[in-house]
Amino acid sequence: MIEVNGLSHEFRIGQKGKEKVVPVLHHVDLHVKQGEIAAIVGKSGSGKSTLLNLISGYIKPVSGMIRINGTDVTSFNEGQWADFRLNQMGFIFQSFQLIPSMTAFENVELPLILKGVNEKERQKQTQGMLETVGLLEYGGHYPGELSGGQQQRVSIARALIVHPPIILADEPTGSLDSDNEKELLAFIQKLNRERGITFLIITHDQEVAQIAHRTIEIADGFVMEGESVYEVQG
Ligand SMILES: Nc1ncnc2c1ncn2[C@@H]1O[C@H](COP(=O)(O)OP(=O)(O)OP(=O)(O)O)[C@@H](O)[C@H]1O
Repeated sequence: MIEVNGLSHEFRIGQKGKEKVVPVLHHVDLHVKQGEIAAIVGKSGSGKSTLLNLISGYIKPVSGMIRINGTDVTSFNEGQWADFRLNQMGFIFQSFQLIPSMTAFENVELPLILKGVNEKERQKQTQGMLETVGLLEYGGHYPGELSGGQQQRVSIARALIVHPPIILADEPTGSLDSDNEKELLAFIQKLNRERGITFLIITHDQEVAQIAHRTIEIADGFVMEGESVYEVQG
């Protein structure tokens, strides 16, 4: 499902001619199976977000290959990436990344507008998705009028609305209290079990790592893939 081979990345900082090279990832190999929940752990600055940004096409690797759901995305241009993300990937962030000037309904509906879905169908699917995350009555609320847990549920609804086979999450529980965290983790497990969604989750949180089938550790830009407890279905 997510296959990364020999992936390396470095950042260049400072003025041209006097640039400093910051190597971040070294020949990373990573294989996440379809239907697996994988947690990426590692110290601050170890390269976790860089890896996620490479896998989602927001930055281009210096070298290496990335294949997602059977497609080699390594040399995708920005337009191809935008299209691929819209159809294949959902995102959940610590800070929710909702648009503050749009209601919960409008935030969830947005990917369908980008996909060109007609209004009647958008209305139906968005209502259905708000119901799935238990927020049907909150569709008219702006993000600032919702609790942290509710905002995270809106962001999950937005991620799910296009039925992506993969969800990438960067510290999804980082802003949640322990009740909301438990609820989110149970929901991730349910989505994984019932819809077969593959999750790649960056986390510092032991509770999150515990629901993962596999822990992938990054240290000094090198990746150590743990044993997976995931059994391929069927
Ligand atoms: N745009 C950038 N330009 C230069 N250096 C960068 C850039 N982004 C990240 N880095 C550097 O790359 C390294 C890895 O950063 P990254 O954000 O991937 O780490 P992380 O493991 O996600 O950290 P955290 O847990 O603190 O979020 C760090 O040394 C960071 O300073």
